[in-house]
Amino acid sequence: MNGEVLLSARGVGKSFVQAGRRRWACRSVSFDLYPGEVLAVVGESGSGKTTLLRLLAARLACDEGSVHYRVRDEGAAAADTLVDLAGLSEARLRWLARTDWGFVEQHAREGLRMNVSGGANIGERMMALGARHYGRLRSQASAWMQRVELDPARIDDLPGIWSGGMQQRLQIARNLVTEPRLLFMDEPTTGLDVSVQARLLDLLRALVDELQLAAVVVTHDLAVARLLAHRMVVMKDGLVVEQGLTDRVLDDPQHAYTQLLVSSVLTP
Ligand SMILES: Nc1ncnc2c1ncn2[C@@H]1O[C@H](COP(=O)(O)OP(=O)(O)OP(=O)(O)O)[C@@H](O)[C@H]1O
Repeated sequence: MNGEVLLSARGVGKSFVQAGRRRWACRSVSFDLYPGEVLAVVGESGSGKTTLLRLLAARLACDEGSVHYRVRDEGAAAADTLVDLAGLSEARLRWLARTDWGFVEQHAREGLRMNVSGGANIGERMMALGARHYGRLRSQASAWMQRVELDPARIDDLPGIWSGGMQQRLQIARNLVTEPRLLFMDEPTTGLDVSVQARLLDLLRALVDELQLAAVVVTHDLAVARLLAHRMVVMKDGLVVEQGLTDRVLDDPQHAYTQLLVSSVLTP
């Protein structure tokens, strides 16, 4: 974790109309994320975590506040500056999403193309960066399958015949093959068997560490935050009620809601 801010959220919020009334899904969220830093966003269902993640990844437009991102040096005009995502063209955002960012969905099939092979799922992201050589695409896809502990002999399988844990590994490989600097993850282990979850979390932790990735991980599971995240924000009813270093927040929660979350995990 070092250097200048990579992603900066300032007063970020989004509202939706529900049953004829406008309601804020999340509001006034501010934090900075540094290269190599992992931030967990925790809170109960409906607290606004996913909405926040989608705002940060520019999948939704902010209704208040702004998200700035430090774009890679692409020449004098855009060299190493924090840019407001709201000011970037659709094409520029798509480019960021395909190359410099990864987005791991809770349900792997939403982040994969189920009608093409495992290898093609990985190769597709490399092609967004201009790779065209079939042999190289295939050998890199195979290497990435090994890296996420998938058997490369299954490179031509359609992912639909794989288990949920295998699909999630493939989704991770597909995201990481372009060497992004920032990974967004929405409940990456929820819904998997407990033993599969534990192995996947170990893998994620190792990869994030090895690749010095920055990440924002949404989870309702405090154990995921403990294992992966340097810092965390706690959300309730769309607002951040507490944020800080993960160990501090979990070992010495200050807000009554965080205390409740922590104690409900500890109490059998
Ligand atoms: N597209 C939408 N249209 C209307 N309301 C929405 C939309 N997306 C989210 N909301 C509402 O915003 C609030 C926050 O939802 P969000 O999915 O961000 O919470 P969450 O903490 O991620 O919950 P979960 O863990 O259940 O996914 C909820 O009341 C939800 O119903």
